[in-house]
This record gives sequence, structure tokens and C-alpha cells, in this order.
Amino acid sequence: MLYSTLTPSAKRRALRARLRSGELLELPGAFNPLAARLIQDKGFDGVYVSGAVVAADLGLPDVGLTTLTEVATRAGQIARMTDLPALVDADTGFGEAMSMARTVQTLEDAGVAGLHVEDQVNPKRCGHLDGKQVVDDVVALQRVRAAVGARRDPDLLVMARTDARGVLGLDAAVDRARALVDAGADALFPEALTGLDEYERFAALGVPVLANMTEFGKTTLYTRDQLRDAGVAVVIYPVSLLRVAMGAAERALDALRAEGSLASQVPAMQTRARLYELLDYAGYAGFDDGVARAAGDPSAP
Ligand SMILES: C[C@](O)(C(=O)O)[C@H](CC(=O)O)C(=O)O
Ligand SMILES: [Mg+2]
Repeated sequence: MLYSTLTPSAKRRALRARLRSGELLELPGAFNPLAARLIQDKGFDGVYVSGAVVAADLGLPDVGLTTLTEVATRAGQIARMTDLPALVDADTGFGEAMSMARTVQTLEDAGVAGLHVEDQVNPKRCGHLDGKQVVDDVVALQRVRAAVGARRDPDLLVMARTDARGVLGLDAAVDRARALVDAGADALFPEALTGLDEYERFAALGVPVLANMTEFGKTTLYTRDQLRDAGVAVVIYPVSLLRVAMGAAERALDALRAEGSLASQVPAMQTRARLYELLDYAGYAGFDDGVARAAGDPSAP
């Protein structure tokens, strides 16, 4: 009933332990707190809170328009609803060093297990679009140092994302990533890679590496076995569930327009019973009854 009973620090410790296990962790993107419940129910290792999805949810493109408050609020709503660790997209940190520090502490307060900060110039854009730019080494390293220095819980995972692959080339991106690890990054997110061998280059740097299996992007959709064999530690499917849900919503609306009823769509819908199961209706009823009985309510079951 209600929220996760695990503390944020317990989830952070669990994420770090799982990362040490050498298994590949799979984190589908939770486009809302209910989706986080579903992801947990299906046995995944964590949930991802995508900046692109937080923006799209507000009807906005992913071009650096969302605020720290919006992202932290959504991340907190999602993180509290699941026992799984949540990894959140902190974009460029919503400002330079001092603002980055505030971003980290705010997201820490939101209860996330980890976050990633990237080296794009502001305003940032989706990492799979052309025309993005990256900051120089000094600014990139300052962002990571600020993030690492600001966390109060040493178990909060600070992941450095570099968008340099598509801008400066593979060798420069690997050099950038090495410097980010030296600056204290716990893990790496090399964005928009174009081959499995490229993941191996980053994995050789000695910290967990994330693969971004976003659809319609620059990276092939590799299988979990391919990614594991390439040394990847974490895979995200950031926007996938939103795309699936919006695809289904479009088809249903088209059917409603054409047929004048949604009856033909019902078999594709999640049932009321399944929704109630995910929401734990039974748990709420049991709580109410238990409180009523304990208080001596004669009508309590
Ligand atoms: C991972 C990502 O940063 C996100 O916000 O989810 C995006 C995903 C996308 O736009 O497909 C990205 O820049 O890759
Ligand atoms: Mg993003």
C-alpha cells in the first residue's frame, strides 16, 4: 500500500551491490509512477527517469526547457512508488558548478538512487539528434567534480554521460570518459555509440558502463546478451514504454473515430482487475479494516 518502504539509501546500496555483481541491469523508463509499479512487477532491476519523457509528458521537446523542480518532482513521485532503484537524467545539471551541486542535493532529496550529468552545451538536445555540441574538458570535469562533491550520501551513484562520440569522434570520447572517471564519476554513459566494439572501449576504463537502447536513434537495438558480452553493466530503454503507450493510444483513438465505440479495443486494454492489482486496492481495504477493528468499530469486517 502507498509508497515503497525501502529508504533511498537502502535502494542506493542495493544498486551499487548489483553493479558489483557483474550482471547486466535492465532499467526500462518509467513514464509515470504507475509504470514504475509495472516495471517492478515484471522483475526488472531498476527504473529510469528520462529527461525526454519528463519533457514529452509536459508536451515539450527535449531541448533543455524543463526545470530542476519539474524533473525532481517527477523523479520523486516515481522513486517513492517502487522498491527498485531509480536512475534519473539530470541533463547538463541545470547550470554550472554551483547549480549542479544544488541539482544533486535536490535529486538526492527526491530519493533517487543515481543520476547522470552530461557534457553537452546548454541548451542541450536529445543525444541522437544532429547538431549537438559538447563543452570543453574543463567545464565537463567541473560538472562532475561539483556533482560528486555535493552528494551527502556517498552511495548516490553519479554517472557521467558524454555526448562526445558523435561530435569529436570515438578516441576523443574515450579520452573524455577517462578524464570524467578520474574526476570521480562512478559510472559512464557514452551516448550514441555506433557499434558493440565501441562499448568495449568504454568498459575497459574500469567503471560500469550504460547502454542507451532508445528507438529511432543512432544506436542499433542490441540484445541483452550482446550488450553483456560487450561489457555493458546497465541498459536503459528510456522512452520505450511511452512510445508503446502512445502508439496504443493513437490506434484506439483512430478506432473510436472510425467505429464510434471502443468495444473493438477492449481486448488490448489492461483490465480493471489488473490495474487494481498494480495499485494494490486490496492492501488499502485491509489497512482500513485493520484500523477499524483495532479502534473497536463494530461494523469492521
Ligand atoms: C536518454 C535520453 O537522454 C532521455 O532523456 O531519455 C534521450 C533519449 C531519446 O531522446 O531517445 C537521449 O538523449 O538519448
Ligand atoms: Mg535526456
